[in-house]
Amino acid sequence: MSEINSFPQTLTIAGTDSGGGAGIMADMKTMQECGAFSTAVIVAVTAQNTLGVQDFQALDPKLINEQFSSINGDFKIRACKTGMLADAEHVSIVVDNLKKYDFGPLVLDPVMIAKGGAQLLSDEGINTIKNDLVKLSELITPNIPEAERLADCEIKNKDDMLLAAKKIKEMGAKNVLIKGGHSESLEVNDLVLLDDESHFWMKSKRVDTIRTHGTGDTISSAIVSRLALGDDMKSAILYGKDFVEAAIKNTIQVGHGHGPLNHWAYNAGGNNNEI
Ligand SMILES: Nc1ncnc2c1ncn2[C@@H]1O[C@H](COP(=O)(O)OP(=O)(O)OP(=O)(O)O)[C@@H](O)[C@H]1O
Ligand SMILES: Cc1ncc(CO)c(N)n1
Repeated sequence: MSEINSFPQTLTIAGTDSGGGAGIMADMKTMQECGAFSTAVIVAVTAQNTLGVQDFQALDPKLINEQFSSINGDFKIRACKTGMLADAEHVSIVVDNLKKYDFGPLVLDPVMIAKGGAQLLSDEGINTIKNDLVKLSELITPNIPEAERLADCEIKNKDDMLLAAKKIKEMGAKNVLIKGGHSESLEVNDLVLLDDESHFWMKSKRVDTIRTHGTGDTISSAIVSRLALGDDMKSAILYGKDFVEAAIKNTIQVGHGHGPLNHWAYNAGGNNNEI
């Protein structure tokens, strides 16, 4: 007879996207496709679509604490991630809960600004992430502007990315992935700096598309899923890159702006054939 909670379970702690392409919605779709059962703590609710973020509100702290308690009381979470955390107060609530409960390794996606330009984390919130949350993370996954904010430096080339990654690692993150989607090069270069100080680059051709809403949520959720399934960090990151690449390459036509990714593509063989 199978044991209760033997199935790989994950947790995303983030904001919702009413448009379905980013945030908790992208996280749960990705986790499902990657073979994990996903649970969620909703920190904030956004009114959002592919054209931008029209409004958002962070939830009452009591309700957030209750969600953590509900999940802890029933499931065995093997890996978790954070996404949009809104402000310093909410970052602190998440920090307290992550110290209280064991949800496995944390992948910290330090979401700051949405593709359309909306600020999803206050300046104070950024400081609280730097001071309190980074040190709890097994992996942090900033994009280039987020890495610049965290490391307090300008990133113009690959050398700058490596310097920033080292600074972020010194803040207490065990492993660092700086995503290269925001660079201007024809090649996209993601940098991985591992716990043992070794590093490697994940290179891919830039896909000429505006349908890149939720790329960061998708790669971090694929990594969390693979960690929950038992992969080591390097294998989980390589899998995440393949997963997001397939999801970007095989565009689906949804919405008028920065459209969502194709979360089915990887399992449909989307890295080999256009589907
Ligand atoms: N146009 C593109 N072509 C190929 N790969 C891309 C493209 N844009 C992003 N990526 C890849 O997607 C992943 C996420 O990178 P990106 O820098 O876009 O994250 P992000 O800004 O956090 O995303 P978001 O804020 O939309 O969630 C990385 O692996 C990056 O290389
Ligand atoms: C709720 C939410 N989380 C993250 C992002 C960034 O992709 C977004 N646009 N919205």
